[in-house]
Amino acid sequence: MTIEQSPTHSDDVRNVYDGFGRVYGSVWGPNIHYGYWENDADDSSVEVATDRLTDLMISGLGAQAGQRVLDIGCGIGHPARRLVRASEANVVGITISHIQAAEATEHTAEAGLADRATFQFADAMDMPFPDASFDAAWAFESMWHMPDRGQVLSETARVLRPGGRLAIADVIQRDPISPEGQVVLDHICENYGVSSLGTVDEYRTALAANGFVDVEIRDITDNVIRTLGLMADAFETVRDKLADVVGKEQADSLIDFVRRFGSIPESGYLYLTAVRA
Ligand SMILES: C[S@@+](CC[C@H](N)C(=O)[O-])C[C@H]1O[C@@H](n2cnc3c(N)ncnc32)[C@H](O)[C@@H]1O
Repeated sequence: MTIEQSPTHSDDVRNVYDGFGRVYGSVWGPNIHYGYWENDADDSSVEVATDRLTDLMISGLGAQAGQRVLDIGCGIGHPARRLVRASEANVVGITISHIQAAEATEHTAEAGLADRATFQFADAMDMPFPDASFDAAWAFESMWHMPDRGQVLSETARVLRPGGRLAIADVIQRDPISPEGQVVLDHICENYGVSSLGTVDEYRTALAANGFVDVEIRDITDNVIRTLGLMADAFETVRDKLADVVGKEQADSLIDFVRRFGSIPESGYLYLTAVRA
């Protein structure tokens, strides 16, 4: 089922991650995703909070030792390595960036986990894997980049065995959309390789249409939204370095829009688990 079609191509996503990806890593760390804070009083560091969101995904996935897990949109493999250590599962990670796949492979070899986690360039819209070849799968903050989330869910259902678990963490939009919110959402989509932002309702419909059952969806916006202000602050500290990579105008607008994205009520975040029927 098609949720949203968009002209965004994998090249746009690749350019984003291969472009300012290194600057991003130097200020945010190896987790290319939001952090999770228990409540307003929780003053955990970015490192702790981003790992905590990974731990939520690990517990939702419930992978067992020896199982084969697909990591859809693996970044540089930091969440996958944490999953391998926590569950003793084996992970195959895919990313649309050749640079990320190489870095993930290198870091994983350095960590002594090369026999447990492998990474490759592949498009989640058209996965190079046989039917029913994985026991579980997660898409960790990668779905907002996909031109067609329904197509990715269809591919995921195909490569998962019946009974296989799925976990997704994704940036979403919440209704109603104000004119100001629309400006911010449009900017994020047009500039950062984001195809479109999903909604809770879209996910429910698309999961059901692709044969997923036992769907549990949590809106965890309140726990993660602090991320964007902190990320804007972090980018401020390397504004000149960022400008060297993307140009001054783009660097200024990135910092401005990341901060605005964190303050509009339309900006949301979802965590879900489901089972392939
Ligand atoms: C926000 S990053 C998340 C990375 C990683 N999951 C993490 O949490 O550290 C989004 C990831 O999705 C990947 N991605 C985007 N579109 C993709 C596609 N069509 N196929 C495979 N990976 C894709 C990007 O290359 C990137 O690795």
